[in-house]
Amino acid sequence: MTRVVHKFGGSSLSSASRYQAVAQIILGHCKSGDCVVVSAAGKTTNTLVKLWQSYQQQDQQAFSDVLIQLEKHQSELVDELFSGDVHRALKAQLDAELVAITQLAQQSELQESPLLAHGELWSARLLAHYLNELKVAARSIDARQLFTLHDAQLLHQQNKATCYAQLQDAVVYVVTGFIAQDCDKNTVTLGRNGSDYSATLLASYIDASAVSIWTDTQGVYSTDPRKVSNALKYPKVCRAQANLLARLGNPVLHAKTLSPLKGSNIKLQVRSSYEPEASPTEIVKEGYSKAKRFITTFENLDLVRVENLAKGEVRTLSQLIQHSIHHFIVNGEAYLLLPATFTHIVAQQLAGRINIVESNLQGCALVASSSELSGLKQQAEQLFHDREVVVRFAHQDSDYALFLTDQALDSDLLAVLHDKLINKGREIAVIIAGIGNVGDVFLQQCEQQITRLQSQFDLKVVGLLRSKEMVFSPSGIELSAWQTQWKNEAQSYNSKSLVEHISELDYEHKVVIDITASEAFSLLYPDFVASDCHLISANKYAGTADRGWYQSLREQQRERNLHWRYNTSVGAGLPINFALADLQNSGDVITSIEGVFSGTLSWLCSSFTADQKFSDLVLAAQEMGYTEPDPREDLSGRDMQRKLLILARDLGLELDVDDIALEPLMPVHLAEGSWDDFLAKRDELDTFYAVKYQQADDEGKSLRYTGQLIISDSGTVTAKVGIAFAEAGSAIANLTPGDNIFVIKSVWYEQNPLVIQGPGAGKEVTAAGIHSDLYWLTQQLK
Ligand SMILES: NC(=O)C1=CN([C@@H]2O[C@H](COP(=O)(O)OP(=O)(O)OC[C@H]3O[C@@H](n4cnc5c(N)ncnc54)[C@H](OP(=O)(O)O)[C@@H]3O)[C@@H](O)[C@H]2O)C=CC1
Ligand SMILES: N[C@@H](CC=O)C(=O)O
Repeated sequence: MTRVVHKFGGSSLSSASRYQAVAQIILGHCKSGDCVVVSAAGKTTNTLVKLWQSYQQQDQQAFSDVLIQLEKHQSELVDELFSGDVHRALKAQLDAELVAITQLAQQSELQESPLLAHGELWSARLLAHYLNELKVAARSIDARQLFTLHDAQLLHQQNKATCYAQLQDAVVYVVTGFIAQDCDKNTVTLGRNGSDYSATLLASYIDASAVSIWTDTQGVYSTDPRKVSNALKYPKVCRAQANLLARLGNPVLHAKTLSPLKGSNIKLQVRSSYEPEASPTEIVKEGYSKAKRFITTFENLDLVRVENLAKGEVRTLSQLIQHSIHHFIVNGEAYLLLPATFTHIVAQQLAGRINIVESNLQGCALVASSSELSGLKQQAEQLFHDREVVVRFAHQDSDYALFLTDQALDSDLLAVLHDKLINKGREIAVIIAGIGNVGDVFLQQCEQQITRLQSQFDLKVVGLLRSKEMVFSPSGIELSAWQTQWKNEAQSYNSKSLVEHISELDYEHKVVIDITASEAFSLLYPDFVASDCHLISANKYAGTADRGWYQSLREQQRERNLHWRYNTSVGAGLPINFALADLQNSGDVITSIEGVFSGTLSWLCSSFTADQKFSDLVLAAQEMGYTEPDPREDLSGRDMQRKLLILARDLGLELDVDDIALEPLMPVHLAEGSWDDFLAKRDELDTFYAVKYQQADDEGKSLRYTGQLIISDSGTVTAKVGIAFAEAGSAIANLTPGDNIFVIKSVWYEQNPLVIQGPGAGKEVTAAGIHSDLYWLTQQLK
């Protein structure tokens, strides 16, 4: 049986609603036999530490205040999660434990580790009971029954046998993180944030196939995403770099987490319990991922030099202060970076062997491949110099450089360092969906355009997709020979395998370019976004999807700092979206947009003469690549209705497609059936059009198909697309066949509107417009 270990940290369990969210994740991701390792809820361990300190200081008032705080938090969790007998029993158990703590304190018999262990014991108990309430067979396990140490060393063989024997049943085991026992059954702790370590240890003991560390960030980032909004989330990080980051004090993984996985094939993932569907960061074995760049920051550290540092001494000191300690050697001398609050404890321990070199340091470490490091270090030094940041101590090792400063690196400075040093790799993986009329021309233009972008970005087309088959090559497809590669390598695929392939790509940025006309494909956008892909769409379906779906997609993109460009979905290559954005960004308020927004309908109406069959022209427009794959999308007015909706949403209007009135340019029933059915009845279209044409002509006007969006002063919106009889000589009557025209009125363009006019369909202009989107996307990533 393959088993998985899941670990949930304190922030994932900070409130009753978080317990409920975690239970849902377990329901979705665990099977019986899997193990769930939990930390203490929220800040419980900190509160227990405070309790211990007040006990040591014999401050009875503080002791009882902190105890009340703990009681309140735990009681709230029990009250909100349970009712009836279970509630009563859990409350009684909690009360008994708090009474026992008070009595031990009064008898001066309180001990630190068993006291701290309560946090994890409470979490495991509550979660297991809550899962039982949801009818999941779950059992809480005190890890002291599983993990034994002798002389601070874990007894691996014995522990493995114990785990195998004790974790046999068909239940989900909820195991306490952080704690273990020694051979005399005394409680020992595995270091602050040691629950990650508990999870990987347990995984190695039960031969699990994978460990998922569920936390409050979506994975491992190039720098702190709370400080630098365009921090890169890496899909893969190799174990050596993850280990180094942990040793440098980066909080995503605990320093010892990776050691139990050494030599094993156990997969490790870091993922968000707040957004379980978001793609994780995988920590992979050496050789399975390129070295990445990181900046990890420090605060309040002391730099000390230690004489005669013995092997294993740093580990003992880390255990003593329950905090990881970074150490390195310069010219044969050992240096430690200590959290300043613990320096006195370490000094006591090393009695007379330490010299404080610098105190109260801030700064950062730059992590990169050894080949890049020296160059990056020089650039960093220059940036510090330019910004007058005094570097009090610098050190370069094979795969990282330390800069210790006397001022904290604020978000602005960190953002500059990140932009100049990290966001440089600029590897972009491009997946192109749709190699039809437009997609084929886009690919022809691609080689030249990618070469143009190459000086700034390492851009590779890694996926080419048609409706049934794809070529997917993570190292890049040779564009000059893509047809040959397609012939030899194209394979059938389904949505699931596609999303998996994309989520596994080891690139800094990923872009899915949708040049299909497929609604089904657009429904995969949330999955692409969850895999951290930017989007470029010529396809109009996602932009016009139902409002709830659309807004949630937008929200997800905002949260992940992902871009979506869809310039060609309206007006092909015309810069209509740019113009609207620019006006609004400049403080203008748009009051109406009118015109012709369909290349096909423009071409048909402007080209038609009474001696022709309208349906012959429709077939010609299809042949030229103006129409949608099914030209009835154009004739029905749906395509233009969608375009008007995309523009309306760009103005911030909350409309749905059916809020835009529509009058078709064909008999409604011709929309039913197949394209062949339609062709069999094309005479009905011809008659329909001839009658309308004659009516317009009788009035001395020209038959056109137009759209209109008007926002009144009071904010009322009217929107429609339909047949119009244009005055002879007007701009719309005189439109060049195939051209679109957008007449935009705004507060500033009231009397004399802003007009954008030009080809509104066609393979070349549309393909070029998609390249424009790709170019501007790369500029946004800079
Ligand atoms: N033509 C124009 O002037 C303009 C077009 N657009 C938009 O561009 C898009 C493409 O138009 P066009 O090139 O004419 O269309 P085509 O029908 O010629 O090509 C569509 C391509 O998409 C592929 N495809 C269809 N469904 C899927 C799917 N589920 N997954 C992956 N691929 C799929 C098709 O595969 P297969 O080969 O297997 O059928 C085909 O290669 C449309 O959304 C259109 O609205 C936008 C502006 C202007
Ligand atoms: N079929 C569309 C193509 C562009 O979106 C049109 O004719 O405008």
